[in-house]
Amino acid sequence: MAGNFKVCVVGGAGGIGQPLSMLMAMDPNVSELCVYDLTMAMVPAEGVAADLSHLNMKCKVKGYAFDKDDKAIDKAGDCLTGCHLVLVPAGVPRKPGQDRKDLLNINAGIAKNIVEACAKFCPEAVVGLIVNPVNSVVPAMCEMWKKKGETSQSSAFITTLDVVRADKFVHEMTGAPMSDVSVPVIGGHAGTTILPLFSQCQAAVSGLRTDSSGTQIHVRSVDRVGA
Ligand SMILES: NC(=O)C1=CN([C@@H]2O[C@H](COP(=O)(O)OP(=O)(O)OC[C@H]3O[C@@H](n4cnc5c(N)ncnc54)[C@H](O)[C@@H]3O)[C@@H](O)[C@H]2O)C=CC1
Ligand SMILES: O=C([O-])CC(=O)C(=O)O
Repeated sequence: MAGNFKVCVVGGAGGIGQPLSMLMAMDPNVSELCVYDLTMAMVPAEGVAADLSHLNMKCKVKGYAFDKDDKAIDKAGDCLTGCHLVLVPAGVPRKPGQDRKDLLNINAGIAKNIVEACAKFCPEAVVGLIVNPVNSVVPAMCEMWKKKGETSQSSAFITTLDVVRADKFVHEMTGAPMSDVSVPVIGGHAGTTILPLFSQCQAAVSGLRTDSSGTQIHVRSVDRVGA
């Protein structure tokens, strides 16, 4: 049975936020969606929300734009109150040559402001932090909640992307049907901490091999060459 969840996407007018907001608006379990961004965003949150509100789905969509200097904790009550899920891609993406960890100072500050507002207005909501570096932002926010004694708030790393990527790469390299490919990915979301467990995916085990130098080879193409 479809649910009636209220969801807020903070940074909802950005590169990740827009498609994420659309997915939320199309989800039959979501009855209310708030698209929250800054007034200075390249695309106005109200415009994104207006477009999504025309989807022929049950979801009611509303946009909220705040000034950069506004504290979420003072202003965001209307969109956060009653939320079951708050998704946070709000923040700065890396530029060429930057590492995700280079974004820590600026993005942790943005996340702090938002999660404080969540603790005030929707303490029962699950807060899904997408903003990088997630490896550090998520534990830092959890510590902050712990210190404040806010035990009901739960947060999650959003690194589904690593699972999706691993599945797609194995599918492309082995030709195994997508439905047979499911690679668990553990660790974190930095270049050196993303750890796909190919050994736990039968399609990868039978389709990929590693040669003596540690290079992954593709058994299908080797077979084809041999044939
Ligand atoms: N965890 C993951 O798998 C992934 C994480 N990311 C991270 O997501 C973040 C966003 O990436 P993009 O969408 O490409 O960037 P973007 O620049 O296109 O969008 C970010 C949005 O956040 C908004 N924003 C900034 N500060 C805000 C604040 N205080 N309150 C509300 N909104 C605010 C901006 O106005 C902008 O619309 C980056 O930190 C990026 O590294 C991106 C891809 C995957
Ligand atoms: O690479 C980035 O900066 C964004 C991200 O986390 C990803 O695409 O995996």
